[in-house]
Amino acid sequence: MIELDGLRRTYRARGRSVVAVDGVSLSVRPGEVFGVVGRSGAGKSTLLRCVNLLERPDEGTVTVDGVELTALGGDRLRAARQRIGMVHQHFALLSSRTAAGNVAFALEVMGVPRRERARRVAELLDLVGLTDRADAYPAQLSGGQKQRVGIARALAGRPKVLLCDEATSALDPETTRSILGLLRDLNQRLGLTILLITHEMDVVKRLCDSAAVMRDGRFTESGRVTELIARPGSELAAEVFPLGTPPALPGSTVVDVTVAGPDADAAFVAELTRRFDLDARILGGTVEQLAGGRAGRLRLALPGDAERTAPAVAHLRAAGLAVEVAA
Ligand SMILES: Nc1ncnc2c1ncn2[C@@H]1O[C@H](COP(=O)(O)OP(=O)(O)OP(=O)(O)O)[C@@H](O)[C@H]1O
Repeated sequence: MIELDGLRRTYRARGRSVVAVDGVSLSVRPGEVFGVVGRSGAGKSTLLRCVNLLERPDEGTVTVDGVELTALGGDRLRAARQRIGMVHQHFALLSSRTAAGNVAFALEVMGVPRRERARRVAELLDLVGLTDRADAYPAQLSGGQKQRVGIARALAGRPKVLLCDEATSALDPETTRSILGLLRDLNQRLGLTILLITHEMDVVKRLCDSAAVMRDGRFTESGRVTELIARPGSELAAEVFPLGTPPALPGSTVVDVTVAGPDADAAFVAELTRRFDLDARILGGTVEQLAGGRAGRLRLALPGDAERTAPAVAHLRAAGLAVEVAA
């Protein structure tokens, strides 16, 4: 549904050039929620703005729903852009218009006739659960309600694709959860494909089927969340399931085990104890249901040095678990 091929965007300012996006290729399947995570300055916003061509890439192509946007200009590009919704971190609402007025404005810009506009506004506000606040002005709405208006407005052109620019970063944790729930619901009910950028791991956990880690304009890892997490040395795994610095436990070997897949659980700990006569202790970690499937990481202390515990580690690896010896 979204195909980016060899995207590059360089900024030049005062004789200096910054490569914000440095050869990124990406394929988002129809109906998928794809999250790009990374620290400030990694190039996430630039990448997202390249997808609807608010920012023109210097190199590479952008194809959305089979249409190569980078080959379009003028009216044809404007028309194609209307089919891509965008949700902003700070909502970007018109303060002089009510919730309904903000949604109506997007329909006006698209040339939707007045009679149909009223019907569509009601439909869109209903979709985001805001019917009873239709006549409130942005100043009278909570952050979560404002973002619901932002989402309704983004859906005005009946888009197949929604781009979310840090959509929950300005919200408290509980409101974040309700907005993530709404986005997941819209993704499933409307078959909406979502590409989002975020620095919040909760967003990856609760919303994303797939994700990429971006650093210095490039993707350092990319794939389905449950697959990435199980990859040895995965940065995403360390961010989503942080275990911290391993403790030094003399006489023990500390291992970090990643489990992923429909049956992911901690049952292997009991099996280790039985099979190898090792009294494995859980030091920390969690196994959870994520949007992309079950996954988790557990830190264990196995009695004995690396040599004594090697057969148990090998057994876990043979069973398909990702195991890293942490200390
Ligand atoms: N208009 C611009 N002119 C010059 N440099 C820019 C411009 N926009 C972004 N940059 C630079 O490009 C790089 C990537 O910025 P970008 O905003 O895409 O990163 P980001 O990952 O979205 O960060 P943040 O989360 O802080 O917005 C940064 O080094 C930034 O300073």
